[in-house]
Amino acid sequence: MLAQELVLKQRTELLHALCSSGSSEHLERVLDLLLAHGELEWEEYQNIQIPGRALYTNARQLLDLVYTKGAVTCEGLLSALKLTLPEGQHASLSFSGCSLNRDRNVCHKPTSESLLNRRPSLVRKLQGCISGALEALTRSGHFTSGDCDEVRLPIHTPSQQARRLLDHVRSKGDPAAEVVLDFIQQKYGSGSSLNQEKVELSKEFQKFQKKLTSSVLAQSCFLSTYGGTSHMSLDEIYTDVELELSHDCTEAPLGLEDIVGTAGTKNVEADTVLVSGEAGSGKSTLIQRLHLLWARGTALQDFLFLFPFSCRKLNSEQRELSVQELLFQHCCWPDRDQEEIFQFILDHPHLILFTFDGLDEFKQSFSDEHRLCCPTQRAPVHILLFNLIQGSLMKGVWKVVTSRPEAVGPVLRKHLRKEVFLKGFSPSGIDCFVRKHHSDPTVAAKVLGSLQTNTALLGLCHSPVLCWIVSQCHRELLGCEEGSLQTITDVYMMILQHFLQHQRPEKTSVGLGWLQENKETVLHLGQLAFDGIGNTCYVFSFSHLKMCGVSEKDISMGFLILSKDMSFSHSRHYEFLHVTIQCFFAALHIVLSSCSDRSTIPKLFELQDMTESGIECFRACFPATHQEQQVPGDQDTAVEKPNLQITATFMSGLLSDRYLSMWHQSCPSTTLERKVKQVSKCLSKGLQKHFRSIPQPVAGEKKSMHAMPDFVWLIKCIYEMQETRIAKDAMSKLEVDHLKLTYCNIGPIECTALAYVLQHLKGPVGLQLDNNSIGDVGVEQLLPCMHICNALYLRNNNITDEGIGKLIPKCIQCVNFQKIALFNNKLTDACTQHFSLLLKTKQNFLSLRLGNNNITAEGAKQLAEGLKVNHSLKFLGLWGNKIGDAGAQALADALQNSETLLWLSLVGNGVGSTGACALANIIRHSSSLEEIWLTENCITKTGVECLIQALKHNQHVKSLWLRNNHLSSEEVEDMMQRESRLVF
Ligand SMILES: Nc1ncnc2c1ncn2[C@@H]1O[C@H](COP(=O)(O)OP(=O)(O)OP(=O)(O)O)[C@@H](O)[C@H]1O
Repeated sequence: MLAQELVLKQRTELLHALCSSGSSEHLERVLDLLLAHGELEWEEYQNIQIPGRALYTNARQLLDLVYTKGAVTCEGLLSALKLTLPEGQHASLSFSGCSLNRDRNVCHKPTSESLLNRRPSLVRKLQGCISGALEALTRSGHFTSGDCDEVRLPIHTPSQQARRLLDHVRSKGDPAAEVVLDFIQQKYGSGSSLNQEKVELSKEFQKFQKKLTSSVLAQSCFLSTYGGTSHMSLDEIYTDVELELSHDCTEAPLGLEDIVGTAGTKNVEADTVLVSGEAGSGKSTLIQRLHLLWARGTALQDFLFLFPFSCRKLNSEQRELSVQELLFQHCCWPDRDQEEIFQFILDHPHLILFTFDGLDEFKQSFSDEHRLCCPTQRAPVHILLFNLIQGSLMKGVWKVVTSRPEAVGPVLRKHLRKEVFLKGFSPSGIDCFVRKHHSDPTVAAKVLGSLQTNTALLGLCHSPVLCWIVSQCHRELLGCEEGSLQTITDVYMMILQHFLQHQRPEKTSVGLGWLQENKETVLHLGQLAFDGIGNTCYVFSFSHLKMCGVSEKDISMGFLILSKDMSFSHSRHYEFLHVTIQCFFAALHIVLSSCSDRSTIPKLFELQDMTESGIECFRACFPATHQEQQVPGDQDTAVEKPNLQITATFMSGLLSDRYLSMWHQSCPSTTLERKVKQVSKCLSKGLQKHFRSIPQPVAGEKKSMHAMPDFVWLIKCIYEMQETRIAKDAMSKLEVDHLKLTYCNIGPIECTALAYVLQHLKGPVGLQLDNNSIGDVGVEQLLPCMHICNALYLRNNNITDEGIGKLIPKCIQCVNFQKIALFNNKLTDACTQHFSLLLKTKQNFLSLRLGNNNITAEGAKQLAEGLKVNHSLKFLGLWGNKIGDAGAQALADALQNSETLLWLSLVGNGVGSTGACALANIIRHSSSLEEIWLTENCITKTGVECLIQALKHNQHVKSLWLRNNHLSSEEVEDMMQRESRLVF
């Protein structure tokens, strides 16, 4: 189909793709690309991107324009969209092989034209250094402080600030553009892009680069979790994951290349980027994808050489090496001219990228005590690695390191350029992954249908490894009873059954026969996993296997795969399909072995308090099978704690009532009962310890508990046990008014566990879950505990209208519920009807805060409907939305007779003077209002005059905030004299 026809036919889908996130980022990125490729003229761009106009209107304007411009521009639009949208959204659109092939006419190129040409890359680069660029422009006299303020408006995201800066610069002409280009040049150096630097590569260099590229390509083509079952190429299955810069940043979705981009830079001196994520969130797969794209020449092309390292493999390096040996022996051996190639690497650090996958699996935890600066000096591998990361060795080389968050301490953090959080699959990612996994669309639809009916399982599928298991075991999934899959242990039990039965499909056993028939295999693999987990050992030699009785038949079951990290050694080495599967088998071992040490379970749960010597003592529970691999006296607890905690979580699940009957054949029931008791006691004790640490409240303040990360882990263990009694017991002892779980990495999985436990709290609490990754699925998981919440704080949690559509109807039914804070989410006008109903229905409701979302005048009008008939609301916060003067008018009409409203914030809403004059009516009539915030609202003298007049009739109002409006300093001076309650 022709591109023009595609644009017309898919108009609704295109609009949805551009606008449904509620953020203008997709539209703006598309516009950047179209400008850069000359598909749009500057004037056309200005007619589309009108500040303050609704996002959908801007997007419609763009679609109309490209359609009238013809087929080539339509093709450009589709292609720009393809580059912009996350892969998960591609499925709903047809792009029909379109491409952005035109280049902006650059034959005579004034500087401001090159701002257009390079707009996408300039936006990326400027994001991290807006202040610097503004300073340069002010210093050179091109920008006034007013220009800077407009760029810096807090309602703009960093990328929007970058665009506004470029837009302003264009209006100032070529000299200003030159200042920006010079600034970027200085900041990033001419060598930051290969296109700019003429690197002369000799034939030997080219040969080495080719060899390195093919080796990286070969290593990254296939995904290892499919090694034991089927051959799956990364291309076929790779699904975009959610990446986030920092919890406070509401930037549009990040792409893979943004990992090495400037956005989110915290320390410009450092060269190491950390990608952190929970077990199975997809860190190794993401790094593998980066390798593949680099080797293919489709990403990271600023780097000439990419050296990939696996910390799992580095663990086995016993020798002392120099950096040169590390690079060449572990990654790629240059057949000739080693010295020259190494010298080239030393001379061009900015063209080199190292990746270190799985720092949490590295035997030693990060330390910066041993300094090493000389690249030719030999040292133990961990010293080399740590010095590379901190930049004392080979400063300027970019490093991307992956790790579980628990294993990242403050010492490492101070050497990080930035941290990117990997959040697993988004809801559309789950959909996309399942469809990729199943070539038969009917099966995919059935699997997705089954997930929709089981939201706890759907929540688990945000973790890619769990989504993989669920897809892999679709037969078991579709055959099981509704609701029987609720916990992580349930999912791993499913893969256990799947692999054990799959080896002999013709003889599918009934009942628990599959387990009995394979008891020996489970015991052998359990022993191997358990020994390994305690000794930070994830790769097993044949002699390890033999020591644990693992036979060829056991290997053939598919849980163990040949280790590609050890492909250089002559003997075969194995590893578990995924480290979480190793943890699961280790837990099975603890449950099944009748002779295991009685102190294993308590010690596993005491991990939270363990010191170095404590963990040594724990290690004594493990046989010394693998200890020959260790560096004596150089261990750290942090590196292994995450896996030990996962093992404890599985163990709790395996000892739940629903599985106990399965273990009777292998372990005497008295021993099993003892283990169950031990786990229950440890969980209860662990939580009590947390509760005891809550300080007594200061007089007049609420008793508040700020949960430590281990609190969430203990809650998850209780959920795995599915024991209401333990949950009730634990919660009956918790006496707090406010439970704070901010920045605790809480996603949908954790929400399910939290709701399971917290619903048994005695008194109502304020539940503060700000800055996590709850999303709509997580919100739904929280519903069962809403009745105990009197306040809910969900700031910065990726929540959309869909989540609100489920949350608010439930909250309306909860008598205690009085406050909600949802700022920095993705809400639009589509959800305001729910808040309106809440305001109409709940006459004890106190506080509604919806700041920094995408609510416009339409949404404000909906809210006004509710506000008109509400007689309880005290706090209303709508800062950073786009309600404009019409929205302000609607709110003013609704609130002018309020007798309860104390505090109103409409900061940054473009209400203007018309809006301000309307809002003056609230001041004039309200008998309760004390504080009103109208900062950054383009209000002129006329608007403020209305407000001053209104204040004359109101003595309750204590302050009216008017900073950053359109007033001259003389006007401000005069108004302050006349009305002392105005704050400028
Ligand atoms: N982006 C993705 N697309 C498709 N599948 C994925 C993706 N990410 C992860 N998976 C699936 O999940 C499995 C586990 O992912 P991965 O090993 O990358 O996680 P991880 O975060 O490195 O885990 P750990 O910290 O435990 O080592 C993969 O083997 C693959 O099957």
